[in-house]
Amino acid sequence: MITVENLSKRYGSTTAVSDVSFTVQPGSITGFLGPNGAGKSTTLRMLTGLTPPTSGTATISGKRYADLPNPGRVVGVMLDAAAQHPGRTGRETLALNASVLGVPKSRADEMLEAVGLSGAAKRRVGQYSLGMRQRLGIASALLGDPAALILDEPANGMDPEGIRWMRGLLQDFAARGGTVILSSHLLGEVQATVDRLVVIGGGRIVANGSLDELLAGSGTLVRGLDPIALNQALTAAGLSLEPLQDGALRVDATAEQVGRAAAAAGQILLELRESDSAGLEELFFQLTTPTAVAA
Ligand SMILES: Nc1ncnc2c1ncn2[C@@H]1O[C@H](COP(=O)(O)OP(=O)(O)OP(=O)(O)O)[C@@H](O)[C@H]1O
Repeated sequence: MITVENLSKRYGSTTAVSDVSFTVQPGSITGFLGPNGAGKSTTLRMLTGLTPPTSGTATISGKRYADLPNPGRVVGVMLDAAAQHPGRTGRETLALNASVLGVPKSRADEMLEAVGLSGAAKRRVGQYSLGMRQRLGIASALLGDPAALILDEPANGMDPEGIRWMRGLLQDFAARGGTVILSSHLLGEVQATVDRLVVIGGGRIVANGSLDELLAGSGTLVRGLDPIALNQALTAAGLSLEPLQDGALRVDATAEQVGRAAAAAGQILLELRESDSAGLEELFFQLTTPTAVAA
């Protein structure tokens, strides 16, 4: 389990992270979401002992990272895949990490295989694409067979196939009881992978819950042939709504209520469904606006 309690970090007059608390349970994948500059990397760096907190504590399996005797055997970390030594081959990178961790060198080849890099094992990392470096970073994080994974923007630079592959790998890891936290500034990138979300904006946690909880209450998405007339009809029927950027409306009501109100006003609908990604997108947007952060 990963536990973050009242964690804060100030740089001079800048508060990067302010009183952040959350837990990540075994058997789950938590998405740590927020726009650029929200405080994700700083939080993950404090969690992994790279940045000392100004106040608060962060523990993995009950211990601060710095107090873990062989941290790589407890938690696999990938914070900056692009930072790997460009002159080493993939195999050399993992073999070196394996010896630091005290695991057999054969584990390096196993992990290269597991992340689909066997064919590139003898190529220098400098020639790897960013997506390949992310795969290598994940292989490195998995070397010590840890119970937890902490990954900063692991989908960055990965193509859709790579993201699908990573999703399968992380879901298998969690299904075996592993604990995973991964950060992203793009909801769509992680929505199908995670089962919980911790959303950070302006250094503060603005939402924390299961994906289902956060999706519930996001209402109904409706799109009409005449969006303005549909908006007026639903508003006149007493439904509260907000227009989305693409002309659809997100309505705080069930699909049946929306359908009935539209039918009563003779409006032609092109789309009517429970609001999922669009609703979450909107939620994410709202939660990370400065007003929401200040609230
Ligand atoms: N070493 C530092 N010195 C001063 N300010 C910093 C330092 N590291 C981070 N910050 C500031 O702290 C805030 C949070 O940054 P952080 O990198 O944690 O955000 P992030 O959510 O990871 O964003 P990104 O997705 O862009 O990496 C930003 O305002 C950033 O400028």
